[in-house]
Amino acid sequence: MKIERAYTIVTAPGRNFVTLKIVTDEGTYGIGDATLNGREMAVVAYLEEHVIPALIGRDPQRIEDIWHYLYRGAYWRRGPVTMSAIGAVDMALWDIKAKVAGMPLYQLLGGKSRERVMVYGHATGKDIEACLDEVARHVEEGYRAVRVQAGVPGIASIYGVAKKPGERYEPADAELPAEHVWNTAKYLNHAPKLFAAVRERFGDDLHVLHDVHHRLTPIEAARLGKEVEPFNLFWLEDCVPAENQESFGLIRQHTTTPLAVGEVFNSLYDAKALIENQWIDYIRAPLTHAGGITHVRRLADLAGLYHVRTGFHGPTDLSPVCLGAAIHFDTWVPNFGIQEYMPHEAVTDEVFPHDYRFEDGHFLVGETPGHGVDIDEEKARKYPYRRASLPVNRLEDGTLWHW
Ligand SMILES: O=C(O)[C@H](O)[C@@H](O)[C@H](O)[C@H](O)CO
Ligand SMILES: [Mg+2]
Repeated sequence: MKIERAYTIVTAPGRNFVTLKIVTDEGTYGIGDATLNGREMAVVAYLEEHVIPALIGRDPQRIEDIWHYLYRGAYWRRGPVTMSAIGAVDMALWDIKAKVAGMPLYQLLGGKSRERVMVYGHATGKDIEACLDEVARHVEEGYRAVRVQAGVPGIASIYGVAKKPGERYEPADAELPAEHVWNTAKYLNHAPKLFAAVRERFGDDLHVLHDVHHRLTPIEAARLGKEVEPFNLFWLEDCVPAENQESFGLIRQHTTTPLAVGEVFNSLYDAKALIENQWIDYIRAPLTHAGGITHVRRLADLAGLYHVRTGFHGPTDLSPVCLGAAIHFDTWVPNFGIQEYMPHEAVTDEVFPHDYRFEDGHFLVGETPGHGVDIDEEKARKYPYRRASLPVNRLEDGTLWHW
């Protein structure tokens, strides 16, 4: 079997997505998600110019060899663009291998470790009351776990809050980066009130998660983690920028609040110290951005040695292709934690037909050979790409901060 053709499909049903399609000389094809929010065309260029020409003629079954050819062979290793390109190739090759084997991807990985995959939804609101109403909607829909994000008095536009109740939160909302203003003191004084209100109204059993989105210093994160211990969060996510992995060691000394990190990671090496020192509880690096199944499987195995569980990033800026492959991975991986789920728009699901099902707060994996997601290229052509950038964030004195 040989790779005969490979090409990228850029489409924007609801938002920009990049899909890689690899076609073999026997007609079997596989697809991978190559979407990197706000940098989509960088990944397209990397794939079209530097990856696809080198794939033609290769045996698509040699997944491991191709992975190392693209990783070690690049010389310039790692980084989100490179690893998203590798991730898309890897996802497509596993899709092909599973189709050729005539089995759903989870079987090829090692079979089911669970019947269904618990997810967390996104409850957001311009204030605490509005957020609580969204939590109530999720509870009614059967969610066992909900991430809560609310506006903070005195902060004009804050991360994670949809413009209208029930709307999806899409941060890449302008052609060039929108400028947000941040105030840590106001946020730190307000956040614990949100969790207290959730526990007051919904009790102790609901899993409550929160995303700090990289904005605190380690000691500020330690303060927040300690203050919210009475609310037993499922996790506090991205509480500090994680380039300096040792920061999490300082936070860990002060609090038992579980810590999650990794959606901006693109290789195992970004998390090695975090995991080996047991400074975190959940690792979030998604299949697309962290080099695909071949690499993330190794990351999950390392994490498993240190009681760290998976908690894949799963916003609408990863396509149903990545979500579909993640659900197979989540169904197999022994140290599964939770799967993020922000429902895609109906128009997105039309372009990306899939066999995974959401039911009663969980995903049920499909039985179609492969990862169970396809792309309707004719429909995809109806939604042209338009540049969309993630915001930047400044402190009130103008300092460029972490968005
Ligand atoms: O936890 C999450 O889902 C993430 O933090 C997102 O909200 C990111 O901001 C987005 O994926 C960037 O493109
Ligand atoms: Mg996040």
